[in-house]
Amino acid sequence: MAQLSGATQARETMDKEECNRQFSPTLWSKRIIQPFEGSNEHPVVDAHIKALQEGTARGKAVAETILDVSYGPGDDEKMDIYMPLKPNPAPPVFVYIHGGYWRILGKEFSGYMVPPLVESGAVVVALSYTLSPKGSMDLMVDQMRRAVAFISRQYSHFSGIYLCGHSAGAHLAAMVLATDWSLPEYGVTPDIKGAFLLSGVFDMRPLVQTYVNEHLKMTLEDMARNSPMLKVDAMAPLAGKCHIVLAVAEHDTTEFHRQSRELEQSLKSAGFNVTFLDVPNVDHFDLVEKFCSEEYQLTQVIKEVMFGGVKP
Ligand SMILES: N[C@@H](CC(=O)c1ccccc1NC=O)C(=O)O
Repeated sequence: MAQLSGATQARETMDKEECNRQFSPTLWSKRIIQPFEGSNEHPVVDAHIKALQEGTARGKAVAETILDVSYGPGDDEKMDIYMPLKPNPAPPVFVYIHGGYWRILGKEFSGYMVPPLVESGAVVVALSYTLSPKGSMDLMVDQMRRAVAFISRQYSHFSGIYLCGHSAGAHLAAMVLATDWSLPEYGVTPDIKGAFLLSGVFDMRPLVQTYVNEHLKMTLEDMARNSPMLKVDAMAPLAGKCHIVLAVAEHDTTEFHRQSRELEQSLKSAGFNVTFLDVPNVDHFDLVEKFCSEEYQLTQVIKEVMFGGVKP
């Protein structure tokens, strides 16, 4: 019998109820947050959205901004750019792809990590994409690839691109790593020097039977086509020049931990330099909320990779 991959085993041994639990990060949070009046979301998600909004307002106050820049023809194909007040002639660029299970959030909630990064001299670019059910997964992946190509063509003075995504955004960022840049629609091979993949979904196949697929409406085949875990060969040209940081929260679900570990192994086998962080005392949400603080472990690691001359 053929060897089953970890994800195939997981899919075949988890029933629908267990799959739903494994893809519900709110259920694993240890924080107790009072419900927000009139909200349909889980209180942890409401608090997350509030933290991202407040953080983004602080980001706008400490940076030079260019908002609503179009990276493509679609209405949702927009990005916000945050630049240091003290100009840096060749800044690294930190490209952020938000999470929210491909259904909620947007660039308006994505400037919360700006203060520590921009104050160090980086440019931050926050991307929007067409959320489901309006946007299909293939469209979202295509949008993120075109956005990165646009940034690379438009701002050639940048000293390297560092991709970052949270949760569903880490999935999209990993799909960007698996891009064939020789295709004519891109017109450039972006200089991707690093990727910070935070609490990501890398094998979508177990999602097929979950509540998340109620709005995604994907077949198992769509899920496989859009699973970075199955695309590591396409990422291989970046090995040796792109440092990958995989992070999970202590209170992330077992399946989120398993998927990040599985990707770590595959990337290492493909020759990548990978740093794995299991961040203590945080859940899926405050793993990134804390990102606005200079002292936070992830902020330090990101700054070290972008500015510390860490060689892949
Ligand atoms: N419905 C999910 C919510 C969720 O996963 C989420 C919410 C806001 C921002 C990121 C999220 N996770 C992945 O993209 C849950 O039950 O935890």
